[in-house]
Amino acid sequence: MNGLLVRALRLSLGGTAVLGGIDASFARGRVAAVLGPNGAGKSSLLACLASLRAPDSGTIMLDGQALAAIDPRDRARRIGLLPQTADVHWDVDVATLVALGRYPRRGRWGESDEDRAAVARAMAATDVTRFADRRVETLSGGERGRVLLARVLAGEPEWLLADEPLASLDPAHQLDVLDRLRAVAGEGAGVVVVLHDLNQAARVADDVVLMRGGRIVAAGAPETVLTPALIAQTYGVEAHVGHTPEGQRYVIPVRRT
Ligand SMILES: Nc1ncnc2c1ncn2[C@@H]1O[C@H](COP(=O)(O)OP(=O)(O)OP(=O)(O)O)[C@@H](O)[C@H]1O
Repeated sequence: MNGLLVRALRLSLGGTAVLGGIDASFARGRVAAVLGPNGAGKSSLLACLASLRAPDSGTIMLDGQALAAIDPRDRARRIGLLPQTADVHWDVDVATLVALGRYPRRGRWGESDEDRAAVARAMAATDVTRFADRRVETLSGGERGRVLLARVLAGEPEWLLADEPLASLDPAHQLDVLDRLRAVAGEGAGVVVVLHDLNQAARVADDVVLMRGGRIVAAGAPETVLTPALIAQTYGVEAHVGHTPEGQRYVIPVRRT
């Protein structure tokens, strides 16, 4: 079966159950937002989906094939991960770092015109072209975050897993990145994005997965999942949910329950 399918996934770290039996499915051409309080297990789930962590038990199937059995280079071509931290402990310029994201797709003869075009597109989409010659460590936190997103986009993965890609971004660049995620899904890739901002999730997601304590509380369309009752159950906050005149759902946390 096509898609990224997770069944009975369990993961313990340092003796603590971090994922307590996750069942979820993600589809190409859709944006899924994974939400939940700090420590819910969102990043751990993404790390398992990216094969960075091996679960204790359970299965992850990618288009009918066990993820763990896929050749690492093929996996790197198919799955791109934007990790949570925007740290780059490496003296490298922006263009070089972004081009590295293309590496899994490069043929044996080195960089092609198509590779260069994909890198240029990724840099334009994240508004970092003008930083091409800058050392990455001289960028601001938000600029660096955009460069790291460009690196993943340059690889044009079939699956884009992004862990809090809006962290440190100003509102204009947040909208750019959300539009980009939608465009990537529109081009046929599957997008799984961890977010903290419920409004941005409502804006971008086809599907929302709410997590708490290493388990899934609810999953489904934003209208069915981003409700005051489920938000209270997941985050322990009372929220006001409404719609803008344009019909966009908004969620304002009002107080702790
Ligand atoms: N190496 C480790 N040893 C012990 N516990 C760990 C380890 N790594 C993560 N954890 C714990 O696993 C739980 C899930 O962490 P994870 O990073 O997946 O949460 P998250 O939902 O992404 O949180 P946040 O919103 O804060 O980024 C947390 O309680 C965390 O403290």
